[in-house]
Amino acid sequence: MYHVKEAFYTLQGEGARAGRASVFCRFSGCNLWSGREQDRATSVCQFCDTDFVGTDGPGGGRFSSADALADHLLGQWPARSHGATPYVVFTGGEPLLQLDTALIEAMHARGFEIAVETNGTLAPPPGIDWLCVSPKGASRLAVTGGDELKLVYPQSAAPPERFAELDFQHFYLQPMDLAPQGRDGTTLEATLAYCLATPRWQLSLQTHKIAGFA
Ligand SMILES: C[S@@+](CC[C@H](N)C(=O)[O-])C[C@H]1O[C@@H](n2cnc3c(N)ncnc32)[C@H](O)[C@@H]1O
Ligand SMILES: Nc1nc2[nH]cc(C(=O)O)c2c(=O)[nH]1
Ligand code: SF4
Ligand SMILES: [Mg+2]
Repeated sequence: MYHVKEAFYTLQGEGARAGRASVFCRFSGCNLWSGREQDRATSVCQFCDTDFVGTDGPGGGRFSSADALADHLLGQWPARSHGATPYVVFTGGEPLLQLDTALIEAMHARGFEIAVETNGTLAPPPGIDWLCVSPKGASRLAVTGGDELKLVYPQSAAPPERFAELDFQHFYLQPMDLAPQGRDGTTLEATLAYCLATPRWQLSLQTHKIAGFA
């Protein structure tokens, strides 16, 4: 059984693929935070901007098979996509608690390219086409390579220097809690300063927060 908080069609807002039309599948649950506010301060990941508890969001639910969930996600992709390859982003919560080979095969069988947003603490199944790892605090990484490393900045327990030699194509810093419609005065300035001083790192802004889409 797959537990999905919400599933929706939007543009990828972050990282190297920002701007790409995507079906987002947000799985319920995470291994680094319960999702309850009273647990936030004692959790490994304390700055999460996402509600991933339950299955009650738009397009969410419980799916008893990979084919059932894959059909549901295919239904979110526009019928006429004018030759574009369908693209799904599995996120959460922590998608690697639930994403398995059966679902990867079911999405590939429907023509999808598969992206994953993960905290990097769990080993990914084979077949993912775009792997984005976003390390959290003092957690231990089970993944040391992939397409993009996207570090939320700043995190005192996870400085960029810890990750700069890992095996990724792209290295992004994403300011923590970028405010909608504008600048968070402090984390944005700190992130800009780090990228300017250390050109291996590029800036990732959460464009959906700035522009006000999902
Ligand atoms: C909600 S997480 C879900 C996927 C996975 N659990 C992870 O942490 O990568 C999706 C993305 O949002 C980022 N994110 C979460 N909270 C954020 C915040 N307050 N400010 C900036 N980015 C944030 C995460 O680092 C991750 O790259
Ligand atoms: N537009 C948009 N882009 C995103 N990229 C990663 C997201 C996530 O929550 O994983 C996200 C999201 O929630 N919305
Ligand atoms: S690991 Fe990802 S989903 Fe889990 S609490 Fe942190 S940002 Fe949120
Ligand atoms: Mg998000």
